Amino acid sequence: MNYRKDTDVYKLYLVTDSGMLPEGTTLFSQVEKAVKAGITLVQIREKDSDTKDFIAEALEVKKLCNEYKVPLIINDRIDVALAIGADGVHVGQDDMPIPMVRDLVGPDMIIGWSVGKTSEVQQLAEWGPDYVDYIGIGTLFPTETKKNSKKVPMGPQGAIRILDALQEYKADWCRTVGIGGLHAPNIPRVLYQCTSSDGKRALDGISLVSDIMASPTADVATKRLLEFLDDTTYSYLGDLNLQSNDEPTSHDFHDVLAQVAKNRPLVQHVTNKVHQNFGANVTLALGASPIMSEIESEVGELCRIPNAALLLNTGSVAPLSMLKTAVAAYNEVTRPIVFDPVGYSATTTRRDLNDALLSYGQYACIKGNSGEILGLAGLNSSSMKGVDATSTASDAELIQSATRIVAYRYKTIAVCTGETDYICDGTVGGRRFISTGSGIGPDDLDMYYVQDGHIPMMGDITASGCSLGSTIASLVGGLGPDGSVFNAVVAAIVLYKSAGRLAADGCDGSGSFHVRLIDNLYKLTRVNNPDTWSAVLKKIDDSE
Ligand SMILES: Nc1ncnc2c1ncn2[C@@H]1O[C@H](COP(=O)(O)OP(=O)(O)O)[C@@H](O)[C@H]1O
Ligand SMILES: Cc1ncsc1CCOP(=O)(O)O
Ligand SMILES: [Mg+2]
Repeated sequence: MNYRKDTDVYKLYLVTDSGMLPEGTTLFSQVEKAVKAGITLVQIREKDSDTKDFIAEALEVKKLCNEYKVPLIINDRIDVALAIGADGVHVGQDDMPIPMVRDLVGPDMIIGWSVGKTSEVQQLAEWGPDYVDYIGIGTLFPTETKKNSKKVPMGPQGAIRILDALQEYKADWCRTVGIGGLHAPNIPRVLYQCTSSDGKRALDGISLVSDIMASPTADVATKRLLEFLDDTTYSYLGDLNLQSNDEPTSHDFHDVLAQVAKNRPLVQHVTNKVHQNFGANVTLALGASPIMSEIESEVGELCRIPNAALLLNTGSVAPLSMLKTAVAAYNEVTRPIVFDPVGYSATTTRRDLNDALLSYGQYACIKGNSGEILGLAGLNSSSMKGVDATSTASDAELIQSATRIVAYRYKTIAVCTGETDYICDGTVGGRRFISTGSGIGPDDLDMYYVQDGHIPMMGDITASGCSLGSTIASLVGGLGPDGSVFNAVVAAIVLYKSAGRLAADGCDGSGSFHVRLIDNLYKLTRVNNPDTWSAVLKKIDDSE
């Protein structure tokens, strides 16, 4: 059977490894369970087997695959593939050159190629559709399967670059699978994030090893993974509802504050020295409980405290290893992270560190001033002076585009602060999509803004943006299981700006403004009557 033209065989791609089999199982028995449970493609990858054993095993699996009409791919060993009549081969960058492989296997076999660089995409495009049929994009995350691999994990952002290159070089025939360190907890996020910037390309599938090969119930594991792949919308925060409903109202804001009072969320701050004290007092004023901690060994405990949330503020950076540990811990327990990439494009050090974190995890909300958001969107690198936005970053259209791009690229709720705060929730009509591939692009995303006139003093104090981060993390962290993250983010922004307005009126200096801002957050929270808040939320209706 010639599977070369089948595009849906890549959906759930099992790669074997006989080095991790549970007691009482064999490679064949694990593959058999997976195939019967719906695996769509099998690759035998046995780097250490003798040729004789490899061929015997491959023939047995080939028979099974023929029965269930599942293509069988052989890794690297072209000779074995030819000997058993496999449906295809997969080669890495250091294996036999692709043109030679195609000459040997002929026109009917699938050829897969491991790809990690855009130059490799350019090469396959130059060869054209008669050579490479699919690429394995990775290594996405650190993996046990390829021990001492020299490859640095590329993360979802690396995969997006490869998907963009496929678009750029018009390799439309080439299918894609994500590879490397993929497991149930991170697969939905990878599917959700890995979409080309134009929205037209997504991963065609996921390849994995240990989630099935090391599973004592390989069939159950396979079925659960297929559920992820068949889903169309996605909320990575466990029970928290990431779908933004209709435009939030003051009633929703009241509910959000009531949940903070009830649940008293723990807000772990990994933040800069300037913000520490002010952020802790803002958090307390809101009725939440701050802990300012960069202790790597306690992150695993803190994230499991009920209603925990993490504010990750990279103003004066903690070691990257600690930051990554924190991100992985909160992602693992699906608790929200608010990310504030302070001074993002001010220096390469800050840019590199924040890019590494953005490639590594998933964030409930990414907030920043216009300099930071424009930088994240790649629209204007000269828009920062230290940690403050410069005046060049004041074009509303540009800021809205940047906010939409950040929401789209990182699949998050993006907030760009300033006199007007712009909020893009990454949804289209309130829904989020896994691996769209349907042409939905940043410009299609819903967009909101919050205003309360010009409050100069809000820009005259330091850590005002950082403390908006504390406010967002407190309100998101307080949500109950059916809470809307979007409503909490918007409530935080409306509350914070309204408190700023009250603090500024009649205030004679930036010193007392700090204190008055905390006072008014304290008062507004306890009164909890959003109808009296002065700041106004509006939705941008693009038809206007
Ligand atoms: N001129 C302004 N008028 C009203 N609100 C402002 C103004 N400048 C900043 N803000 C508010 O102050 C907070 C900090 O925003 P910003 O100064 O942009 O952040 P950062 O301190 O990170 O640069 C946000 O809540 C924002 O809405
Ligand atoms: C001054 C300074 N330097 C490093 S972080 C920081 C505080 C920035 O706070 P904000 O982003 O709220 O202005
Ligand atoms: Mg800031």
